[in-house]
Amino acid sequence: MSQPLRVDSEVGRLRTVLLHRPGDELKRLTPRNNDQLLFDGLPWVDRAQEEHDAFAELLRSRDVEVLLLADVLTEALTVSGAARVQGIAAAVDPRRLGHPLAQELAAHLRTVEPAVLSTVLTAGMTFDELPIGPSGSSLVRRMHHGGDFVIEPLPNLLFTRDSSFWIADRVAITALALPARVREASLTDLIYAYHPRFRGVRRAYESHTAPVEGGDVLLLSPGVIAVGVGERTTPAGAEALARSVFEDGLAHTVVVVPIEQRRASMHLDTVCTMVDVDAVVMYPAVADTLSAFTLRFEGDGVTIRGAEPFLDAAAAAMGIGKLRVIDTGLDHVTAEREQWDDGNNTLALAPGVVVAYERNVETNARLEASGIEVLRIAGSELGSGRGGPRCMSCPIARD
Ligand SMILES: NC(=O)NCCC[C@H](N)C(=O)O
Repeated sequence: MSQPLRVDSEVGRLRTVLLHRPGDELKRLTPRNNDQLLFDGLPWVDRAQEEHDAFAELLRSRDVEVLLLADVLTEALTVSGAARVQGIAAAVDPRRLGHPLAQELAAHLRTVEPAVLSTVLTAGMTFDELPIGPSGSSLVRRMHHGGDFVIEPLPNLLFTRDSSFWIADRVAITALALPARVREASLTDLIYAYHPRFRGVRRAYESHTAPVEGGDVLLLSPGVIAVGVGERTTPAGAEALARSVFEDGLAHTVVVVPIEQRRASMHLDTVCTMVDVDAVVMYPAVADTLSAFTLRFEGDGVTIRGAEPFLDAAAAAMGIGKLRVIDTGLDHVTAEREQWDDGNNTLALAPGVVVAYERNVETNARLEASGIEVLRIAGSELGSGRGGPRCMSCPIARD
């Protein structure tokens, strides 16, 4: 029997994970669009795929079942006509394309093979690639450049952490904050709705009332969640998520952590991830200044405490005396460089065993000196989207 699908912590032994092998969507990046598409450079795609294959292989070698997003998406599109309709509706935008072209394109996409549709939904489509003949009736088509996107590509699908996350036995489809990523959630939504593997899985945070991204959500311990609020997750998103998990009995405490609204710290998991049941790797520049509001569900209502130092609030919520903190670097320049290169963004495979980018030499050495086993992966190309092993993984089953 396969492992039940549920995740109660950051560090319980990882059994099943959702990754996305970077594909043609990365080939869409140019110096003209990379900022808007949230990449800091233009990755060498073949090498990024090799790096990602090695990451997936490392996980498999540790007995982790790896689900690849393109595979499960294609399977969902194969078994369900409703999935195809949903995916197409989210991708084909009549406001941008005008009704004649949108209708023609949607009708065409309903006829293509699931694998082809899966590629279009992830890699997007340009006007030059429109399969339907030159349309005299679409002004939009005539006025666009051939290289413009009819359907925007989704290069950040690579970061599966952000577009869905699990709390206990439920999955939350997130509400992504930035235009370049909003449509990602339509794909995770249809995968979890229609793929047979996820039949019967219930949802958390169904209201989607305000932005919440998975990189901001840390399952500190069963029933205790930390939520970063900054460039992506908003105060309203954190509050709505907290009330929703309280109502559903998925957590009793939510620690809400304001983080700086800038690219280097776009999510809480860019400055802090858990490496053991009582230990975090953390950017030293924020370790002493991060604060937190603690929301508790007392049965008849929600209380809010704070703000107080994050490390104290987290330890108190977890019911432990102290969280061990491992720094990203000795001196502030190394720490800043390694934080930027996702040194803090580790993926735990078990308590005290993490996957980390090899380039963060100092951070990895400090983790090992603290007794953490570090499994190194290359990330020179993967990292150009500013995300590390945690960002690139959505755990679906942990012990
Ligand atoms: N959890 C994470 O920090 N994910 C990394 C997301 C990187 C992506 N390029 C973004 O800007 O959203």
